[in-house]
Amino acid sequence: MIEKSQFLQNAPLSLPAMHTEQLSLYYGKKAAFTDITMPIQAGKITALVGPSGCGKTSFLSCLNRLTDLIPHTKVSGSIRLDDLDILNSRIDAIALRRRVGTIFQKPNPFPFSIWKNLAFPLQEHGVKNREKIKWLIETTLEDVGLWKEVKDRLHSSALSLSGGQKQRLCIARALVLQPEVLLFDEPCSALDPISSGVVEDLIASLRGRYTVVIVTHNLAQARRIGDYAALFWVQGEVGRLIEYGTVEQIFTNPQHDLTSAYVNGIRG
Ligand SMILES: Nc1ncnc2c1ncn2[C@@H]1O[C@H](COP(=O)(O)OP(=O)(O)OP(=O)(O)O)[C@@H](O)[C@H]1O
Repeated sequence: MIEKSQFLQNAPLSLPAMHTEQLSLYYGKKAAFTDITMPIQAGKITALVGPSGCGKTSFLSCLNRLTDLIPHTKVSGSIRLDDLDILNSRIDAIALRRRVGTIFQKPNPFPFSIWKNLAFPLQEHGVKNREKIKWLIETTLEDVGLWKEVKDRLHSSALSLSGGQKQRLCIARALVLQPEVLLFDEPCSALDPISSGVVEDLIASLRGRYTVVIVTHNLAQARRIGDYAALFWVQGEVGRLIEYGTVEQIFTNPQHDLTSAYVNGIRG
């Protein structure tokens, strides 16, 4: 029997912060965004907001080098995960993505059983101890509030779950690998309002246990769950960071006219 204390000993003692410096991303010759210097605070939720096409998803993709998988992309500047320079070509991108997981807009469970959706990534990352796998799967399903709903159908297809349950399973699939940073790309936008509320509460509950970055079009959501917010905007056909601050400051005391117009629904 693996005790929870044993498991927690494996958890990171402190959460990492991230920091981008003069970060730019090009798709071929076209810049998605340029010169973004921004902190991502450890253990906090940072919300990226802004109108369509301003580079939020592209920025998120850089943070665990998913951009490596897109042909003809060029990333310049630097990204630090604590002291680690993650753009260094010697960094193992697969190992990085275990530390920095992504949850996408559309819930995309594997076409396997609920159990195998969580066992598979563990096995792929070399976890072989069956008792540990069982323990991790059960506690992670509890963590995302799915255990009671699925404990009697663990070997049914994950595709039989509702949209909200699928998204919580995808969050579990990221969490089961014990990451430190979680990147959410509009995780609620494909869900009905009730499922969206459940997933939003789940993300809020991750504060203090993970470093979280979330892209959202829902300003009310950014305000409810974010600790920090960053407004991106297209200027001269290129995404730019307009303003970064605490959620309180961005929404109640914006320093930039565009931020004020955006959070008040006048522009964007
Ligand atoms: N794989 C790609 N290849 C070429 N251009 C891309 C690619 N992905 C995004 N872009 C372009 O990069 C720019 C930024 O797109 P991105 O999806 O990052 O913006 P966004 O702010 O996340 O938009 P949305 O809110 O609509 O999702 C856009 O001009 C987009 O067309």
